[in-house]
Amino acid sequence: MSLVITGASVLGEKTQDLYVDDAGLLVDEPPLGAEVLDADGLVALPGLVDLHTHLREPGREDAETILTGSRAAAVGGYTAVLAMANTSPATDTAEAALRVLDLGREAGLVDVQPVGAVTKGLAGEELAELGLMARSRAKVRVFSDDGKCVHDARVMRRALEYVKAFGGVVSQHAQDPSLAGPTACCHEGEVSGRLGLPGWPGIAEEVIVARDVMLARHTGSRVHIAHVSTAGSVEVVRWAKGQGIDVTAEVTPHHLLLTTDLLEGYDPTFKVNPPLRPGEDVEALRAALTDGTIDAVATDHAPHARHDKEHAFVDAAFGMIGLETALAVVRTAVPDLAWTDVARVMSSTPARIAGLTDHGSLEVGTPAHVVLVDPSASVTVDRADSVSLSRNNPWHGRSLTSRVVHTVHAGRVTVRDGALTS
Ligand SMILES: NC(=O)N[C@@H](CC(=O)O)C(=O)O
Repeated sequence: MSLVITGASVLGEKTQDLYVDDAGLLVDEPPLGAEVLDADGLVALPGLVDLHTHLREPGREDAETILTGSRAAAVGGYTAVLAMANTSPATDTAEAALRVLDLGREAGLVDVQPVGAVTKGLAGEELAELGLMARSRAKVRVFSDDGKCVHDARVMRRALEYVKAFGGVVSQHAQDPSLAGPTACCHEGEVSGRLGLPGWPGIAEEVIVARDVMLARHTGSRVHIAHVSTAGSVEVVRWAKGQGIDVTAEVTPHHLLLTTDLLEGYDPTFKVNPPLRPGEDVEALRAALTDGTIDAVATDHAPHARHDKEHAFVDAAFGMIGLETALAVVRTAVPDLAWTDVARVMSSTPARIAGLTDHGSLEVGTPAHVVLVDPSASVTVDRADSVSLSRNNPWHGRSLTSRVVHTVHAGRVTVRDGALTS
């Protein structure tokens, strides 16, 4: 079915109808007999691309499945998500990657692109089947042990050398385990001291970022820093880019808006890895996103079942959901970011980093992946409204600016007036 999207301001600039033919491609002539999607007063952006989503299938389908996570992604305006490898079992073989890809296709709401593990079982010791995953039909290009740091420098060096052969990238969860071990759960500082929570100091992230940009330089390979959370990491990335090192970085919506003091009530909803940081770090992250030092916003959507989250703070699982609210959080946290920049950090650059050539643009001839946003809406988040299976939603009760109204994936309307069409 062909489609005409009427009245939207494209990238927040001129108002222009968008035409989609019955193959789902953007075209420059209005197709005959097309369905009309009214987008009067809305902003049209290329469908969002998330570099960092936890979908929990296989292994923890009580927290999220590929289908429910795809639904949350579509509601959030996403048309592609990179599914992290820390499932159970991990995505560390070509077969496992293909299974994720195919379940994503079956769900049919967004493109689910598997991330491959860097090491077998995410154990940090032996490289996983990087080449087989890359050469498989899943064409894996992003590799990550996310949830765990590839902390052994020798293993990281080998991984960088290996992925270079097929234009891959290693997405590093930067956490030196000798400086921030498994119990570390609160930014190390005045608040952690007062609350008696094990500290997770910014330096534990920064030393790995510094080491890995040097390894990227040494190997001539490409490194991506997942969920950058400190001003010090921003400084290192800025320096490395200035040196011509092939490094990219992402920030999560929550690290752009939430701060350490939210932990005062010991509410495990706010327990996340890396931890929420003080206001100075948040300011530095916003500035770095605006000036391009940080390349992309990635959700780190990390759904958890109630029985894993509702514990004493130190025992609760790390993570918060975020696919459905990401765009509104970015608009709320960085309201001066132009729509063209929102498209850059949430769609075109993440698509480029992940090698997803079908995503990230509204050019004629490309698949019609489009999100239509009401820029002036203000929405109060209710965790009960979420289509994710999990309820660890840090935005509950908050008012956020802008709202995803419609999402179009490959020419098919997946979300209309904020609701899934199937
Ligand atoms: N970001 C999180 O807080 N949680 C992630 C993994 C992780 O990075 O610890 C998860 O998989 O739950």
